[in-house]
Amino acid sequence: MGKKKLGLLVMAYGTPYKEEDIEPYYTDIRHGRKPSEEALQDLKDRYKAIGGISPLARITEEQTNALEEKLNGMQDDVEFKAYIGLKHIHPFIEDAVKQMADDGIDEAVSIVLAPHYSTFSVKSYNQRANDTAAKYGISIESVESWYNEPGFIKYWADAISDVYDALPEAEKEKAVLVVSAHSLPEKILKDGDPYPDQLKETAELISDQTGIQNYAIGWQSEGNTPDPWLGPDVQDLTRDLHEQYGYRSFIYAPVGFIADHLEVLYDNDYECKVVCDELGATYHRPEMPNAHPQFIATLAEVVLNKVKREVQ
Ligand SMILES: CC1=C(CCC(=O)O)c2cc3nc(cc4[nH]c(cc5[nH]c(cc1n2)c(C)c5CCC(=O)O)c(CCC(=O)O)c4C)C(CCC(=O)O)=C3C
Ligand SMILES: [Fe+2]
Repeated sequence: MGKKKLGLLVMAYGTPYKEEDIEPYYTDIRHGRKPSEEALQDLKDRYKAIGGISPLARITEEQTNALEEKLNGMQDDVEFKAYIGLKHIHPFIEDAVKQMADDGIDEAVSIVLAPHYSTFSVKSYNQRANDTAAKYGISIESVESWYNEPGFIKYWADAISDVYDALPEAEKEKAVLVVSAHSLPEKILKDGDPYPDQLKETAELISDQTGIQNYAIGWQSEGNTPDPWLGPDVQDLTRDLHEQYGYRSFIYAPVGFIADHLEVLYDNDYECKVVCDELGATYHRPEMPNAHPQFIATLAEVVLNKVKREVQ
């Protein structure tokens, strides 16, 4: 008997591949409404500031290939075939599911390349995947979140400890860890979205594992809409922590993301650094997980556990 073939749908936000993609991409993020010239130029300028375009497309592909390879190398029962499905640019989630159907796949497992569950992110990815799968008669089992996986926490604890270990002794006492994720409109709270609690738990687990007690939770990269967004914003938080406690070293852990991309390379490495420079404080940001083997092994465990639970 041959191995069972399973689709592996890897979903992510998506990023423009080239400058001309920025406008349609931004329009898609805005639910089909074109951005103003000014807003578009602002986004183009931010991509320019991080080197012209985001490295995210390449990293998502590396992560997906590494995950497929890892999964196929660690067991003999199932052959995984990976498909990338993106939220805001081709290949869209729907394209990926259709491709699976064309390839004769009728069962799949899906994972979103974002650790925390929210109605805005993971729920909508899974909904789109499952709606399309239903049309083609594919059944998909979806991983909902993996923010508290021991391997994920260990990745960050190790990366953060490396930064702390390199600080001069005197600076360690005056250092603070800022644990953050993408902000969302505050209205998610009234439906009991687990997103803020999941971030809090991530921070607690990292604190337990590293022994770092000086930490704070912040939100970043909030959108340009009139709604109130979850706060405090990481830049305001940096100023407040400096004023209140005299911290002089800031270590940013944007744990809501897993790759080098605009939100990290611009909103942390540029915007937060500007605030640190203003305050005469030092800026640090541990490396993102990207395709780090230990991180990929963690994702593989998560996927395999999901599959095993369904098979039993
Ligand atoms: C929760 C969340 C995640 C994490 C979970 C997940 O990964 O799903 C995430 C990730 C990302 N967001 C990204 C890019 C952008 N997000 C925007 C706008 C928005 N994001 C939102 C939410 C999230 N976003 C929201 C509520 C908006 C407002 C518009 C709306 O109501 O829908 C805008 C518009 C302009 C701006 O506001 O800056 C851009 C360009 C990139 C790619 C970066 C690159 O290209 O390197 C990534 C990984
Ligand atoms: Fe976003």
